[in-house]
Amino acid sequence: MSSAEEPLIAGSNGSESNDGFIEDPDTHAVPGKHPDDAAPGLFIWLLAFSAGISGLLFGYDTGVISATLVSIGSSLSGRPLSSLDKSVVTSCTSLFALIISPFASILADSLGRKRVIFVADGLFIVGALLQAASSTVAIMVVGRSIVGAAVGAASFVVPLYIAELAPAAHRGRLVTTTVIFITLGQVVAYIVGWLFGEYGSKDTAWRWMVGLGALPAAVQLGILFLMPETPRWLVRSGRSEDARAVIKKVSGQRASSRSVDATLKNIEIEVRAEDEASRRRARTTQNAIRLPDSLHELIHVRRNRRALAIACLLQGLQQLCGFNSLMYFSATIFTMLGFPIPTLTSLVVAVTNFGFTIVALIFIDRVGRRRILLWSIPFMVLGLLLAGYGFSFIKLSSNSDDNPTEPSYQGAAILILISIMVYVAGYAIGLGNVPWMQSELFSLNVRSLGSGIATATNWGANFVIGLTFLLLMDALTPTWTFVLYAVLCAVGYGLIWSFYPETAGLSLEEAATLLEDENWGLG
Ligand SMILES: O[C@H]1[C@H](O)[C@@H](O)[C@H](O)[C@@H](O)[C@H]1O
Repeated sequence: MSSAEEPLIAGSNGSESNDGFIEDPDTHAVPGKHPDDAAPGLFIWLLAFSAGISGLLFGYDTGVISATLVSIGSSLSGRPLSSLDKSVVTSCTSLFALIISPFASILADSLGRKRVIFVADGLFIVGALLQAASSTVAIMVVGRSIVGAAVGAASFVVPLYIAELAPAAHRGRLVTTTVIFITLGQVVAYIVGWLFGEYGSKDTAWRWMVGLGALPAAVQLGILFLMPETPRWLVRSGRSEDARAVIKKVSGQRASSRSVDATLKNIEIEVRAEDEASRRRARTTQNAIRLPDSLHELIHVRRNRRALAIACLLQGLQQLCGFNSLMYFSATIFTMLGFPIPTLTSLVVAVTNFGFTIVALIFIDRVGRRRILLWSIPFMVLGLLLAGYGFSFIKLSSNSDDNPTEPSYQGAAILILISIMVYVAGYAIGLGNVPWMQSELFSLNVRSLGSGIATATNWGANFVIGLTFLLLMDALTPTWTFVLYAVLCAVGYGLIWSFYPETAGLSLEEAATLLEDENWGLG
């Protein structure tokens, strides 16, 4: 199995995944725990479908804002949206995803995984409907924040739920498909935005766009009624017999009762070991200042520290390169440029991102993570600089609804469109994907914490980009905003070139040895 498809390992307790992607708590920790030969039955399809919906929701809710912002007009608070309004409405979602995700792990342990997914789906529905019904900017911000909380909770709990339920043989594929579903969700959001924007009523179109986000969440709620709680959580709650019934159901017809027993036994052993470890930790924690074990190990063990630095570097760069400025504001940009159907033009951003994500996932193992980044980032820099150059011919203001495109500007507008496509293709091939393969950098005992911190870096940088893009466009001009992103990409290129070793094709142990290397850049 290639390393991107290789089931990833969860955190020290073998279950926590904080990076929005599915990890495998079993394959390395307790080999052969699941009956790998089970054919994918209806249950696995439901599981895959459910995983896909959470990716779609993530993508839909982040993508739909692009068309929404250009369709709202003056329907909120009786005035056109200012750049600050647009920035806050957009970025509050990532801020709340960032704030909520750590609490999701606590709730998932106490309430159970399924209940937290119920809650997240409920929040998705309430947030979507509140946005659809909102009459002021403030209510819209509350609705978007509720959806952000749902994204934060779901992106933690759904992968964890699936990792604990899916038989090992099917789990790896779910890792790689999540990012495809996110980008597909963004395409769907853009198509919905275009269709409602073009053919819907002017007053209600944007309300439908945001309100429709409730639909996939409602479908996922329906599927959840057919799904069980995870065996691991049931064992933890002292319900081993219920756990056995679930394992039997998951393992399919062909699984013998011996293998079901073996699976249950393994989970019980693991849960006991976790309890024992946390009791030991509690006993050895003599004073309050002492860092929790895994945090201590993450910071003080050189290879863990290096792994964390690389994971945070890649996740930060994934956002600071500015891609989501386009994802959130492409319709605003293309309106400013005078394209007749901006929501249709902006579909190229989402479709290029989706298409090249698929290309990336086909080739990434053959080409290698480091190499694919070093090949693709120069295209991003080129695209950004060309777009900046194109903007230098156009005088516009992001506040104005009617930036006329004089005929002489049309060449520049087309140049910007093509440059943006080059940039997005470069992004989707490398930075859009590679950072999410972060788990393979960390050793088992710090994997959950390390992935969690790197993911928080992603949400934090996402928030900064969403909040500042339009303000930078106003303050610096579009040309210099794009040049700034190009500089950030170029700096990122240098850092990756210096510090990120190739891990593709290496076993986890070999990757770890590489990070131990004395001669390697980070201290
Ligand atoms: O990997 C995903 C993908 O690239 C999305 O298109 C982007 O919006 C997300 O921020 C990113 O995490």
